Amino acid sequence: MTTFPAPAKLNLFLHVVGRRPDGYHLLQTVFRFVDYGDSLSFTVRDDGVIRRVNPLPGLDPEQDLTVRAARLLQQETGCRLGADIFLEKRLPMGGGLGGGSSDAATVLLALNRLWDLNLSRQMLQELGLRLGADVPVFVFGESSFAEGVGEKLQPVVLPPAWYVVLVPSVAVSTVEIFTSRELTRDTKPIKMSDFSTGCGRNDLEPVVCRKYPQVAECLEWLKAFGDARMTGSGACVFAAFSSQEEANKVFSVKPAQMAGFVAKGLDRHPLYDFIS
Ligand SMILES: C[C@](O)(CO)[C@H](O)COP(=O)(O)OP(=O)(O)OC[C@H]1O[C@@H](n2ccc(N)nc2=O)[C@H](O)[C@@H]1O
Ligand SMILES: Nc1ncnc2c1ncn2[C@@H]1O[C@H](COP(=O)(O)OP(=O)(O)OP(=O)(O)O)[C@@H](O)[C@H]1O
Repeated sequence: MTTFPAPAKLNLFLHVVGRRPDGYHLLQTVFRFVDYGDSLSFTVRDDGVIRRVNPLPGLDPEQDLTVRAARLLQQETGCRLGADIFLEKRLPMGGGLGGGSSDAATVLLALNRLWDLNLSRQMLQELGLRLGADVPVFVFGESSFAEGVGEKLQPVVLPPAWYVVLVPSVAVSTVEIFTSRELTRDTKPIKMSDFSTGCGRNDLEPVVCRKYPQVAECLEWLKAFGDARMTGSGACVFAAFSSQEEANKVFSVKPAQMAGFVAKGLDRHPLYDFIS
């Protein structure tokens, strides 16, 4: 059995700049990976069966993004091999940390290698986009300025940072927030060259805070220590610090009922070198 990481992402800012005719939203965002996430283990099978060894409670294994990613790879390549997939879940579902998307990307990257398929990064990104808007960036593997629905990616260089991430005890549905009437969809697009750390905001944040007071409460607490933001469609919120000590210090004084973690910002996905 071989084990592979599936890191979380943070959206350092997230602007909704428009809407496509199919209802998907046009975004501008910066993605950063952190050294905290799920991990996946695979045993290759020669009978073609894809099996989730430890299904997530309440989620039909056929709907699990790991299984859907593996089947998509089989369909596209005609590969006759299968896999047992074991998922160690640490990332909260509906947390805005991209857990399901990262799991799917790790399946694409890992099985591309374990099944000896040699698909290019570009090809895997395209397959990823069919599974979800957040999947391509995990395959792309670098901190990115993203546009489109999140699939048009350009690498960015970010300063070292340690993040305090708070995990409110609610799962936020991404669809619910994007289809909400109060969401503003007309933020003026910025140029990538205008981006600097700390710029912008998360346009989904006011909508989520109104619907989920626990998110507002975590944000308010963290704002006393830094520029706190929500990631993705929530529920998690984060603030950046320039040293691990500072981040740990803030984390150590949080109220006991607030869950969370401290994580280091990464420049690259840990599986970046899987594709040449
Ligand atoms: C909010 C973010 O986390 C920011 O990184 C992502 O845009 C969400 O990406 P994701 O979870 O992979 O989302 P998907 O599974 O592709 O889409 C879930 C639902 O969210 C809405 N959605 C998602 C992405 C997007 N750019 N516009 C949307 O309107 C759509 O209603 C879609 O049916
Ligand atoms: N392997 C998986 N892990 C987590 N969720 C999964 C998985 N497969 C399918 N899902 C579905 O995807 C939904 C969103 O889960 P996810 O953990 O990706 O949320 P998220 O962090 O809010 O995502 P994003 O930031 O991409 O919006 C879950 O509620 C669940 O129904």
